Amino acid sequence: MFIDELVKAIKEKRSNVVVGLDPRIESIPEVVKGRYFNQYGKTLKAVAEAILEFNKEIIDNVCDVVAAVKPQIAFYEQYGLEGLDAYIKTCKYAKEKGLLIIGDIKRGDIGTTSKAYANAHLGNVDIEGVEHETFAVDSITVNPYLGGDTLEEFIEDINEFGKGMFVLVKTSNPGSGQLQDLVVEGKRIYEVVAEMVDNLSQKTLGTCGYSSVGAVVAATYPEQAKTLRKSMPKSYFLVPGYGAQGASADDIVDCFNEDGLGAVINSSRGIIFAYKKSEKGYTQEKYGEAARKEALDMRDAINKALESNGKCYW
Ligand SMILES: O=c1ccn([C@@H]2O[C@H](COP(=O)(O)O)[C@@H](O)[C@H]2O)c(=O)[nH]1
Repeated sequence: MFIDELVKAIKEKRSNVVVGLDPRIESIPEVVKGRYFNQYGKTLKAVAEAILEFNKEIIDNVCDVVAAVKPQIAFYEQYGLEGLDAYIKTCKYAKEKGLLIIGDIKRGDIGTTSKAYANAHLGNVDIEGVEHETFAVDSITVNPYLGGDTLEEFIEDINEFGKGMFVLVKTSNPGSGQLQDLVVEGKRIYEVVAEMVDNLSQKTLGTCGYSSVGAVVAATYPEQAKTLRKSMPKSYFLVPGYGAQGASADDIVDCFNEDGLGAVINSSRGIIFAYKKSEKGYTQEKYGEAARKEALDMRDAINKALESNGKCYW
């Protein structure tokens, strides 16, 4: 089951870090993309090849330091089929390196359409009795805007294929409060979504005691995260907003339960493009080493903050 594998990876690696694989071609080092532009011109194929090479180097450098990777599908999808091919190959490579994969796809639609999303990203597609895996990652992010019935559609595949999902509860962007913080019948919308997640979490408990239905709860809103931690005690939090969006290790402590578990913290740009921090002595030629160093620093900063608050598991 996804959640048991995630907690196992966290404990083995002593790391609550997730690295976001959000390749932006403008930030991929010239030493990588230049070769593909020379070979294929400024084409979708060149970009897809550059992304894949870049991701593999990042994965090689962080695979023993992070609990999971989180490719954001938008950065691949924008390059059409070539981009999606790079997404699939990236996920396959990460899997070979023993990493769990959280596909940041933020899907959600009416029930039957959600089921198609679930087939694509968690389970299998059935072609007249012949089953095929298409994207098949370990866990995904989903959008709850269409209601609880649409979330239920993912549960079947979560249970059948041992997968997981993280439901958007409180997002990291500056405008997240516009809808999520509205008060309806005495409750914030994000609190209502948290209740939905908590109900679903009971149906998907792993042997570790946590559920394969988790929540996206942002590091940029630590006060709300503290309340939400109590509303969804069995759900793991996927926490974006660390690093490039301004949150620090102190901001994520309340995302964790007293047992020192309960959250994984994502950083994308801050890790994969760390080579740009030349003041730290990083270079574009050694962008993988720079990512590793930043991932290690992030892991240690989080562990230290948890330890200072009596919440470190190890
Ligand atoms: O509330 C949310 C939900 C998802 N994200 C995603 O996380 C990463 C953050 O990237 P950084 O470079 O570390 O800022 C990105 O894929 C977002 O789409 C989020 O930021 N906030």
